Amino acid sequence: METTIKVDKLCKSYDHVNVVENINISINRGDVFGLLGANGAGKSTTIECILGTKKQDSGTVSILGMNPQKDRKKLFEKIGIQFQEASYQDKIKVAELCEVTASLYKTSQNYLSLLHQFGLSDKKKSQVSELSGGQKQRLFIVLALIPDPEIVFLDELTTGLDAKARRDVWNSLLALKAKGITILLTSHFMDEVEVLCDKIMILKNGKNIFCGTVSEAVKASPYDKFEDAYLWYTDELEG
Ligand SMILES: Nc1ncnc2c1ncn2[C@@H]1O[C@H](COP(=O)(O)OP(=O)(O)OP(=O)(O)O)[C@@H](O)[C@H]1O
Repeated sequence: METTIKVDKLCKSYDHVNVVENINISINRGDVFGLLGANGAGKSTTIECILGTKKQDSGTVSILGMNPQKDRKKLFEKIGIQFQEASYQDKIKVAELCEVTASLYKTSQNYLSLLHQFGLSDKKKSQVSELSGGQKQRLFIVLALIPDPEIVFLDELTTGLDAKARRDVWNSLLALKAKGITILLTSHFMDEVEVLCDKIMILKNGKNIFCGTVSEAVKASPYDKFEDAYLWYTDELEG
């Protein structure tokens, strides 16, 4: 099984406070890996260090055998990133933004079929600023998929989406997975983690407190339900 993302002993601190501590991650091609943890646990910092947009204090990262800091240009063609808050030109239309994004890559997917797949066909001519929060979120996933990537990074996957849109996004991701695309996601929703993730890591204060499958996480806890187990791991269970 090919390893697409390998992280070894990753550490990052801000003002002498460790926010990512000695994290090891190994993700196989075609797997969906979920990075979990409470607000401030270190998920985004870990992802940014993996992507090379933040520099770690120590440790190594390899994506598709490349160093994300040194091989930035080459990697850019092969990975898709869903941004949480992206700043776009105020009046740009959905189709224009997709076209601009596609033009950044040597090869790209047909964005019209992606817009259709994510229920945004009728928004092609709308300004991005006029979209609802959930529509924007779906558009950001479309943008991440335009380069036809081998790996997709999705930070807070379905935050802000309604129930139907969440299910649609899950189905689209399962279809990507079936195509052999590797997905690294963060999520605060344990139902979607259960549906999507082959493997999870739960972070607490920057430390790995569990890594394995959802069913292994449940088995190693005193609970039967994954959400209860997750809250137990993160010490957020009340009562
Ligand atoms: N640029 C920065 N300077 C100082 N501290 C930072 C910086 N960026 C992040 N932090 C701190 O690092 C810790 C981890 O933040 P991070 O954004 O990685 O958490 P997260 O798990 O992604 O949280 P959330 O679920 O809220 O997105 C937090 O305590 C945060 O305040």
